[in-house]
Amino acid sequence: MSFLIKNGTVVGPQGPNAADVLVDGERIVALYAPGTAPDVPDTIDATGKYVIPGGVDAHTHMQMPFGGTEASDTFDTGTRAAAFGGTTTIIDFAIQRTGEVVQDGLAAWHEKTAGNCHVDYGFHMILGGVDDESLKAMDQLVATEGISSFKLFMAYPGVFYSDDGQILRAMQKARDNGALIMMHAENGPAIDVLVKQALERGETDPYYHGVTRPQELEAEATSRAIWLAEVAADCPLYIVHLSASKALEQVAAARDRGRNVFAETCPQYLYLTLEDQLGAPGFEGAKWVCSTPLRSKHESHQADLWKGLKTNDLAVVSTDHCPFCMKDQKEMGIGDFSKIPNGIGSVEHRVDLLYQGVVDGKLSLGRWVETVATTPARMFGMYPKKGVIAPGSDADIVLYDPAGRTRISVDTHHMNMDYSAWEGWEIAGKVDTVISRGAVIVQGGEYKGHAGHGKYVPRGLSEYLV
Ligand SMILES: NC(=O)NCCC(=O)O
Ligand SMILES: [Zn+2]
Ligand SMILES: [Zn+2]
Repeated sequence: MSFLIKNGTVVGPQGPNAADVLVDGERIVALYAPGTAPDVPDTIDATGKYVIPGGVDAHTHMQMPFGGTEASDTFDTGTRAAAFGGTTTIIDFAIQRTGEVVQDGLAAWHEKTAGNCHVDYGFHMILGGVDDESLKAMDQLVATEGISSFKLFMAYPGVFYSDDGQILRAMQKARDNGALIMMHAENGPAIDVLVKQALERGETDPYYHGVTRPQELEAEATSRAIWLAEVAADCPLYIVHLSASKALEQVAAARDRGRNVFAETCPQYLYLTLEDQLGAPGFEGAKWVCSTPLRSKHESHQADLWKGLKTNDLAVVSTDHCPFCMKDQKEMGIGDFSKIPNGIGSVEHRVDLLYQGVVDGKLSLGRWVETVATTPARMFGMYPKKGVIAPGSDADIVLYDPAGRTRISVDTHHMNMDYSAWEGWEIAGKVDTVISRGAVIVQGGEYKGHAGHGKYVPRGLSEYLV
């Protein structure tokens, strides 16, 4: 099917531009100056709307086994919710559990996703153990499986944790095969000491999850990862879910030295705080337990993160979507915050939440699109298939209504969660129409897509490797 998106304002990293967009089948075939497009029978009127590339959420955990339970969004519910929010591609984390063959972990993720996704998807691989076998597997995944990024954990000893020697070996391998190392940078063993001491003092509420993960332990691990990457012949490094000023300083300093260091942040760190959310009365704060944790409003984290987005020290905004319900899941940690499964679900709200940066004058329109769509596509080897409105690219397009308003609530969201981390937020802007590979899957709040439309996207190497 062929159709023309008319009268809209196309927004890319370079900014807004009045243009009509011709789609044929699954691809964009041409852009026209207003009034110059050929006549086609089918049109979508985008008057007053921004026409932006479909969002790319490079950090999700659908149905992820974690903390004795499993993330509550399946690939079906989670990718449908993503679509509602203007995200047309996710990159989820396939997991090699400790002791498991890497390829078996990957096969399990293909099984979970096949036929179930509403939008396109790729995988990063979490290495639960770095040894000769998994290092060999990294080569194979890069060469033949379309997986060019590997996540390691300096946190969670005994679960996904890698020690410095293992990290160095994986970085050396990545330097050789062109992969990107993604790092959960928190000093896990030190955090475990603080957690034990807090629990011994009777500090069991969710608030202490944040207190026992101080920003210094994020900064220290970030710095250590950066220096290890330098030792590994400047292996490219991507710090995930960066939350704190001192960690950002480490990234900025490395980048100023010309290093291949990149970082993402997430909406929760831009808006929510240790005191107001994690510190909510009673067990309520469990809704916002995630790692890295929310930071203090009495420090300058949020202002620094917004500035980092502007300067590109923070290149990407992902959600780290890892939802758990309060009932039976978060509740596992009543009386012991360390047993609360870590994660927040926001895959449906990322594009809207970042648009507030434009409304508040903190981000340009171009930078909004760059951080939620274009750079994640480039960073993770999906560009120009994804992340841009250009001839030859997949027709993943969002018509965004700047005059609309979005009210976020558990009563109206589409994620499989029994609460919203953003309950009652009323924000400017609204996703109007979502097109995925040429198919209109959301229009005027109505769902028109189906499970199985989303396809696996094998990825190439990051464009940012040098
Ligand atoms: N971030 C979080 O709290 N849960 C998901 C797992 C991870 O990304 O570390
Ligand atoms: Zn993590
Ligand atoms: Zn994560």
